[in-house]
Amino acid sequence: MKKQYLVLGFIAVLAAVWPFLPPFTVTLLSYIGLYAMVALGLVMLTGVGGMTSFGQAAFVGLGAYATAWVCTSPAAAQWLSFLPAGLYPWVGLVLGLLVTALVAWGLGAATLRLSGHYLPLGTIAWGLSLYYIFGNLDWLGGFTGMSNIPPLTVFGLSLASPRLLGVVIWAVLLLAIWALSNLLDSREGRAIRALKSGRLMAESMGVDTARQRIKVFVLAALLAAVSGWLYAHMQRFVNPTPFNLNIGIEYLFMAVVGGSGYLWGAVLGATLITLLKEQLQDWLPRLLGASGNFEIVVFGLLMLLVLQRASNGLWPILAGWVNRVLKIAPAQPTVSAQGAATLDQRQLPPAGQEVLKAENVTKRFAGLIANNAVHMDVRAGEVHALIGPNGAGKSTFFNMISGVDDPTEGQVVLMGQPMQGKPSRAFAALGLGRTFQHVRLLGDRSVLDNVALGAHRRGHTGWLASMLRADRAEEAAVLGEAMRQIDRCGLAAVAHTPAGSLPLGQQRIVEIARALAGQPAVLLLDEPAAGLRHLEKQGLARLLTQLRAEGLAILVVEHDMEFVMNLADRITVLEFGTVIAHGTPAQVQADPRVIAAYLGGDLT
Ligand SMILES: Nc1ncnc2c1ncn2[C@@H]1O[C@H](COP(=O)(O)OP(=O)(O)OP(=O)(O)O)[C@@H](O)[C@H]1O
Repeated sequence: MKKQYLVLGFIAVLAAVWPFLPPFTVTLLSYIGLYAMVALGLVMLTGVGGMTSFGQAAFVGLGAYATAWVCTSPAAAQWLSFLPAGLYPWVGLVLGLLVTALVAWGLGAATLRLSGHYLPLGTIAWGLSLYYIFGNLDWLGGFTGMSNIPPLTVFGLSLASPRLLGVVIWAVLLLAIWALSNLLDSREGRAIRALKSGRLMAESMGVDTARQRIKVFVLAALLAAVSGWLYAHMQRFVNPTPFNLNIGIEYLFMAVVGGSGYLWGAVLGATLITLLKEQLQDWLPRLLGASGNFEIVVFGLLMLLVLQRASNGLWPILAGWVNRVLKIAPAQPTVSAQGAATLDQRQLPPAGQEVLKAENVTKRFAGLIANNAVHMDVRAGEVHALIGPNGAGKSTFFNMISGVDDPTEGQVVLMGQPMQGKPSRAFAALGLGRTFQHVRLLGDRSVLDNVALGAHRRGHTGWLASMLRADRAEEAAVLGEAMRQIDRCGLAAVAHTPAGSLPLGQQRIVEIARALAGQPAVLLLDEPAAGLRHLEKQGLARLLTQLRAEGLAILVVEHDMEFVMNLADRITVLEFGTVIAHGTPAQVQADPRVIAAYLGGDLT
C-alpha cells in the first residue's frame, strides 16, 4: 500500500463524517486545524530549518487583527467604500499577509543572525512586544478587543456556519501540507534541511543560508497569519489573550510533541495538545478542588517525557507502527541517470592551467601566526597535497582557500578571480567543491539526498514552483546526476541508506560524491583517507586518479603519508604556518627540513 492512499483515506473519512459530527466536535476540529497550521510553520522553522521560535502566536495575532481592523473600523470602511462589504475579509487577508511578511522580514533580519540561545530569547522578546502592542493600541480595541467581525463569504456564500468554515480551515491546512511536502521534496527543500547542520556546509554547497533562513521564517509567520485570519472570522471577535507568549509556547509544544521534523507531526501534536488541554481543563480543577491553569504544568511534564523518551516526537512512532501494520514500504525515488545534461554545465579548464592560487596568505589569530606568507597553487589535472605536523596551520589554510575565513594579508585567487571578502558559496559558484575534516552530512537523510544537495547550485527552480510540483524535470535531473556520482564512487548499494548509518570511511566518500555532484573544477579534500580501511583507501586513490585524468584540480590535506606519496604530483609542506618544502614526493621525502619537522617520522 502506498502512503498517498493513507492520506487520501484520511481525507475521505474526514469528509464523509464531517456533515454528521456534533457541533462541538466540529468546533474542536476547526481549532485543531487552526493550531496545526501554526505548528506546521514551526515544523518548517524548528524541526526542518533548526530555528526555534516562541513568538508564533504574535503572528497569528497580526493576521487576526489585520482583518478585524479592516472589517470593523470606520476608517477602513471609508477607504474601502468602493468594494462590497463581503470582500472586506479578503482585503483583511491581503493586509494581514503583507504586514506579517514585512514584520517577519524585519524581525528575522534582526534576530536570525543571532546564534545559540539568543534566537529563542529574541523570539520571546518580540512575542511579548507584539502582545502588548495589540493590547495598548486604542484603535485595536486595547485589551478589551474588537467585536462584530463579519463571517467570511466566498462567491456570495456565507461561511457563518462553523461546519462550513471548518471545511475551509481543513482545506487550507491540507493544501499547506501538500505544498510544503512538495517543497521539502525538492532542491530548495534540501537546502532548507541543510540549514540545520550549520551554515558552513550549506554555504559550501552554494546555498545562500541567510536568505533561506529568512524565507522559512517568513513562511512560518505567514502560515500563522492565515490561521489568525480564519480564527478571527470563526470567533468573530479578537482580543490579545490568544496571541500571548504562553500560547506561543503551546504552539511549540504541539510541534515538538507531534514531531517537529514531520509535517503530519504538526497535525498530531495540535490534536493531542488540544484534546488534552480540553480534558485537563475539565478534570484538573475537579481533582485539585481549585481553578487555575494547571494544564500548563502537565504540558511541561509531558514535554519532558517526550524529549526523554521520543526526542523526535510521536509522529515517527505512530507512522512506524502504521507502516508495519499496513506493510507500507518506505518510498524510494526512481532515479535514471538521464537528464543531467539539462543542469548547468561547467567547462573544465585545460590540464595544467592554474585554478586556485594562494598569494602570500597570512592569517593571524591575536598574537599567533597560523599561516605565514603561504604561496601555493593547484592546477587542472593534478593532485597537490598539503601536509604538515599537527598544528602546522593546514586547517586554517584550508578555511582561507575555501572562503570560510579571510586572510589577514595576501589573497586567494580562484579561476582568475580575487576572492577577498567573498562567502563560501561564491567559491562554490566558481567551481570549488570540498569535503570536511569532521564529516558534515545530514545523517537521517539518504545518501542520494545528501549527494543531490551537492548539485544545488546547478538547478534554478524556486520555492513556488517546487511547492506546485513544477520542478519535476529538474529534480529528476538532479537526482540522476547524484546517482551518477554515487555510482562512480562505488556507493550504489547504499544509495537509499541514511548517510548517518554508514561507517565513517564511507561517509567521507559520500562527501566526495556530494562535491562531485556540483561539477567542480577544483576539489579540496580534508583528510579523505582518515577512517578508511586499506582496500577503501585503494579505491579512493583509484577514484582520485580517474578524476585527475578527467582534468580536475585536486588539493588533499592528509596525514596518511603512504597515501599522499603514492598519489600526489606535488606536495607542499607546512610547519608552524610556514611553507618549509615544496616539490614532487621524491624531493619532499629527501628534504632534511621535512624529515626534521616530522622528527624522524616515516615519510615513505
Ligand atoms: N580560531 C582560532 N583562534 C585562535 N587560534 C587558532 C584558531 N584556529 C587555529 N588556531 C591555531 O592556529 C594553529 C594552526 O592550527 P590548524 O588547526 O590550522 O593546524 P592543522 O595543521 O590543521 O592541525 P591538525 O593537523 O591537528 O588539524 C594552531 O596553533 C591553532 O591552535
